[in-house]
Amino acid sequence: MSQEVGQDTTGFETDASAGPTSDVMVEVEDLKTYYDDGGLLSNTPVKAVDGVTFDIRRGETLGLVGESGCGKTTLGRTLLQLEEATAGEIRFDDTDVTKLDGDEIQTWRKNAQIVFQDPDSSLNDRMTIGEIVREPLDVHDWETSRARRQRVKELLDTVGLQREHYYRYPHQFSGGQRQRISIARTLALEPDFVVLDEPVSALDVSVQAEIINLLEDLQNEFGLTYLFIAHDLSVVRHLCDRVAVMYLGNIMEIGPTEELFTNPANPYTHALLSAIPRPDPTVERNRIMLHGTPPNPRYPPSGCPFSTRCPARIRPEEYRGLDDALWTRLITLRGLINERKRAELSIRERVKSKLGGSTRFGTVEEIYDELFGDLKVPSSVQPVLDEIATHLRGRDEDGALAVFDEEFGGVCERESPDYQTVSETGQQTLCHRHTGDYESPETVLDRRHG
Ligand SMILES: Nc1ncnc2c1ncn2[C@@H]1O[C@H](COP(=O)(O)OP(=O)(O)OP(=O)(O)O)[C@@H](O)[C@H]1O
Repeated sequence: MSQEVGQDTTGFETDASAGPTSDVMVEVEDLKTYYDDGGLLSNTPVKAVDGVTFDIRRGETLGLVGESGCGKTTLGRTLLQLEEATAGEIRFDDTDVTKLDGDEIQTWRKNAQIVFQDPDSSLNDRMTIGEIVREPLDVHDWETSRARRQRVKELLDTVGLQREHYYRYPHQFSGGQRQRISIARTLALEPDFVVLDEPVSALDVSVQAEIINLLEDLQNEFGLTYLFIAHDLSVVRHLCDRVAVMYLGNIMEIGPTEELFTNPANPYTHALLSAIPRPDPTVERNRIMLHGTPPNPRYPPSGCPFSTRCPARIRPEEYRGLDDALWTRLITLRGLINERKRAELSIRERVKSKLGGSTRFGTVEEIYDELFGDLKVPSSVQPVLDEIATHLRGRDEDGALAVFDEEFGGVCERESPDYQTVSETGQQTLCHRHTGDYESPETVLDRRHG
């Protein structure tokens, strides 16, 4: 975590050592990165990053968290122009880097570097450590050959390696030492901004703390700004000034770390944090179980990106008083229908079903019995369930979903939410529940899962 952090007049945390021009180093606006694989499905790209807006302040560490596949790496790589942005702007100190041409990018990239999760894939085993760390200096034709050699030796000192290591090869080093080599290489051109893409995930737990400490020391020594991509929320809590929570290509919540961990706003953040193992397993906790898996980023849902799994989804007026247990089972049913729909695309499942074999989803009767057998289903809900069942028996998952959403859907499925600021420190969340027209996610989650 950066050390020199103060408060500006707006109450935002600021870096007291920031340059005179602005506290903001990177401004990202409505950024989209879509992957078009050029195949049969090329008309429907993977929306890996689907319209994110945020900034990164000079000297801070911004954490980027979220389930696997939510777009963290793509976002990090797009900021560095290692992936081409499909739309939107990325302004580094007021230069929109998405507009730079090849040579300009090459020059600009000195300022912005990346450390990868797996040092093995980024270190060429046939090059000596000296050659590896020196390579960026050679590419940018930095000073003289002698000065480069000297710089590499200093960098080896800086990251806690020895100068004699210059002539050794990567395979002679441990995982932690190899990550130190990649960090030295990253620092060679004195960047201001570094994307750390899961830099300790591949390392033994005992080594992780050493590398984290090194990254903190380097940040303080060189005034670096970090985007820290991670799965491990405890590391994020320790290291980051602010955190952005990603889901299906969107930033669902962003805010100061402690505030986000102790007072999460977005239902997705609630769910993510509730899954962190507690130090004392005897203490009861209310884990929020998310149903199903995230939607395919090629086909994100309409409305809120989290609507298909949200445990605090807003119900239509007429169902607000419905028993919470029944509502939860209805949401589970929707998840199951979605899974069946995806399985429809699986040839194996289709063949099995055609041959009359049982599929892993069981019959509609079995599903209904499992979900609703022990609950009293009111007469307003039963006819809808019957209609859904008819569609399911005919293997018409789309029809079943349409009936479901028409009856039980609401604003979350219909409208994209806007960012709402929920604290004086600038914590922002993408959720209809924060517009003031509805109960807060916390109230609803306490009632439904408390
Ligand atoms: N080069 C690519 N071509 C097509 N799709 C891609 C490509 N790279 C990533 N994707 C897809 O984009 C989505 C986001 O992937 P990304 O790697 O950015 O997520 P992530 O959050 O970093 O995941 P992880 O934590 O597993 O690294 C995923 O659905 C992934 O399959």
